[in-house]
Amino acid sequence: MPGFGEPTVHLLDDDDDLRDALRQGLELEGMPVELHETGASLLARIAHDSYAVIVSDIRMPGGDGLALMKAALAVDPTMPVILITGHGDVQMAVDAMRAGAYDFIEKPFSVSRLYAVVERALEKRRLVLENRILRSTLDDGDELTLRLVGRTPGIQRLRQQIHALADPDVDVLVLGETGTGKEVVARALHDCGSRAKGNFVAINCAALPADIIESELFGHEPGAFTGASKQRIGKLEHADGGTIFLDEIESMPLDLQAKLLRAIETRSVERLGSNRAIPLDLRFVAATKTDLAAAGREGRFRSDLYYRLNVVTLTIPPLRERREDVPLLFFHLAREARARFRREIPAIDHALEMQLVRRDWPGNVRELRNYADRFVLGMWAGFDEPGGGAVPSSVSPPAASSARPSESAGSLADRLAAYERSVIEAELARHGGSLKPTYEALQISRKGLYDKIRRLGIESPERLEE
Ligand SMILES: Nc1ncnc2c1ncn2[C@@H]1O[C@H](COP(=O)(O)OP(=O)(O)OP(=O)(O)O)[C@@H](O)[C@H]1O
Repeated sequence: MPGFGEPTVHLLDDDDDLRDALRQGLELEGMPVELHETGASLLARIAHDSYAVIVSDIRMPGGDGLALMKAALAVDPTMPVILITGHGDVQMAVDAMRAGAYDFIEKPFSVSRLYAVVERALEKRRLVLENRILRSTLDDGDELTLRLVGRTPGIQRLRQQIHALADPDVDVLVLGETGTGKEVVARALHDCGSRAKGNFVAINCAALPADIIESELFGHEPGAFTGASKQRIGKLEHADGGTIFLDEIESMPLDLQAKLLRAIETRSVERLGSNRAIPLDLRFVAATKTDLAAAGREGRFRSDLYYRLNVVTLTIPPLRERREDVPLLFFHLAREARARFRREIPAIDHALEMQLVRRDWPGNVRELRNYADRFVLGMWAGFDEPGGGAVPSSVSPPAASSARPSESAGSLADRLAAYERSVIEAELARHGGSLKPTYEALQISRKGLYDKIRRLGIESPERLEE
């Protein structure tokens, strides 16, 4: 899967000087650029990584820009190709546009003109990628893949199991650590099957006090206990015709476990204060993050209920066992956050993606979702625990400098220069040597940053090196 960072600008021109000047101009704007002397090398590159924009001269001694463009569009018809035409070469420009060029630019041109065209093309490329990733999660237009996002084998298997279990009326036990998506799976089971017309009723057994769970689940008749003035229909009855989801089933009090087992086996419920059994047609889906067998051995969970629930189980792997899903999920959750908060998604660069993948995510998708929300709200200043360290460029405050002005020796001018230098170096390091986010964060112009880099003798960031 391509990264979500910047697409690469592939530049092909037979004029060495022009090529280098263009590269420097675009790199100063923070665009990743790769130079090519031949169309063949360019095509070989994009065959492996088509997350790219092409800028090519149309007339070259060793090749033809139009032919190159056609070959590139054969690799990926959505690839933006910008062709450089000779002055007054109107017919050539028209032909290029007809043949599918994204735009053309007439010689002589300024770097800023090229930058403007490439910037638009990059934007288009990003959008195409976004849509492609989302569509690819759909796997043949399947609704479930948009809800249960992930492409790792564990998640693909889970989706197949959900489809397979959607209609047979079996009860299901969902296993997974906190925040892995157990409720998502339970809802998917409900929505994919014929019970979708009925209610999906969820109850978290850990969230309610023991004495309340009973009447919540089973309902009660008036006068069943002190304070029960009216009849109350319980969650099990509400779920009649649909699905009851019993989350954190391990927290169910032992005496209620026996009553629940009876309800499961007899498919009926007795409200508190009544002996009348009300027949139910519902599916039980229970979920737990603990080892119920061990809880059974320790006397905390009834073994008979465990065996009854454990007939069909679905296991959701934790995020640390499916790290490849993390960028996709983060992107999906950020898009959800964008819709919820009506904010744009800041750029997700490669460095951030790597940090997301490396993290263990003890709170799983729920924790990832919190970070995606904060990221979109511009309120993420790094991971919570010490050493976590991801600091998305667009939301981070300027780096605290290691060299404070008072620590450097010499004149006021020297000390200020040392301080300025350390601030810029820290900011450059924070952005992986990329200039654009650096001068934006420092709120100075591109030229201003470039001048300071030269004046202060700051080591050229990698991207500026020849
Ligand atoms: N594969 C997934 N794709 C998209 N969103 C997901 C996925 N898995 C989980 N989520 C989202 O993560 C959050 C937590 O999911 P959910 O509440 O289902 O977890 P859980 O395992 O039931 O949590 P708990 O253990 O606390 O009961 C929800 O916002 C859910 O929409």
